[in-house]
Amino acid sequence: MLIEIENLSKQYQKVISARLFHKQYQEFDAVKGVSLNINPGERVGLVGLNGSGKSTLIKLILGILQPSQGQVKTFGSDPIANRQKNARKIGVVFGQRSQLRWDLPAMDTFKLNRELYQVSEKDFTQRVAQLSRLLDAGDFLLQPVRNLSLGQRMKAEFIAALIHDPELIILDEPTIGLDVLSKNSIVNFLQTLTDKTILFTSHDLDEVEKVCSRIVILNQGRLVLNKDSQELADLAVPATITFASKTSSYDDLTARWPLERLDNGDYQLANVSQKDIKRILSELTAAIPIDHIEVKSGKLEYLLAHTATAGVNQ
Ligand SMILES: Nc1ncnc2c1ncn2[C@@H]1O[C@H](COP(=O)(O)OP(=O)(O)OP(=O)(O)O)[C@@H](O)[C@H]1O
Repeated sequence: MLIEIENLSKQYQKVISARLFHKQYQEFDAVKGVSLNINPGERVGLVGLNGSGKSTLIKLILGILQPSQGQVKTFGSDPIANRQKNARKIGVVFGQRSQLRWDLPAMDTFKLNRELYQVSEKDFTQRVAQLSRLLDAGDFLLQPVRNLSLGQRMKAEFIAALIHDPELIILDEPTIGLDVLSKNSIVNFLQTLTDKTILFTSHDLDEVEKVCSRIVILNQGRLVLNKDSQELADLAVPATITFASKTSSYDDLTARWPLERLDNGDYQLANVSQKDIKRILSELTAAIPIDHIEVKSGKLEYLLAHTATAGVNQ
């Protein structure tokens, strides 16, 4: 077993009232009674809404946080006592935090990591070349990181995290804020890492389903679902189609489809049944010029509302 988690809880304190010199705190469970095992080579998606406890669980696995109750073992041992040793076998990408030096080219961070993890010159050169090719990242690695787009920066984050060829890859919302094309290119890249154990955290179930063979859902700190992703893929839940079409007018479009206009100018068609998706996509693409289009299943919301019937399979 590569990760063993048994009845794990983590409590934090939150401020419930604040006066000038006096604050009142209350404890709450960010992670509550979670049990989960991950085998070598498994690709597990850890999914949940904002604040459901995903990052806290990851920090417990990495040994950054001490559990309040229960036990976690990473590579068979206590992750806090073995944090340095485990770091050689783990690659981590945080969507909200960068490990790249802001004023330097990403290549300089790769070189720093080469020293840190004692990667040979030959392996380093080979891995940078291979990862750059898979991520289509060759042309911007010598630019200062501050000049990169978010999509380019995230690709560089992946190379920095994988330069020591880790066995376990932990991804905490690595696609947050990315556009559809950049997200797809990260998902395609992750699909090529077939010999790695992956723990992929996201609030986007559709994206995680494309990479992972098992899906774990957290809700308010509790593990509410643990299922094979094929079982979830077969679940027919109404979808939402979102697209951008700068050259079409809202009035023309709403005359044909019950669309909503989003704050960012995109159009959204909600509650599309699975059997109608193909037809509506071909109608839309044939009728109007589309800049980008995305189909989302709405499955996470459905599962969260139906976890009693979906069942917990730990
Ligand atoms: N250091 C902390 N002190 C107190 N509360 C915290 C701390 N870190 C996280 N929390 C709270 O714990 C809960 C779980 O947070 P966590 O970041 O683990 O969730 P998450 O699922 O990763 O959320 P997101 O998707 O928004 O990143 C939230 O209510 C958050 O406000």
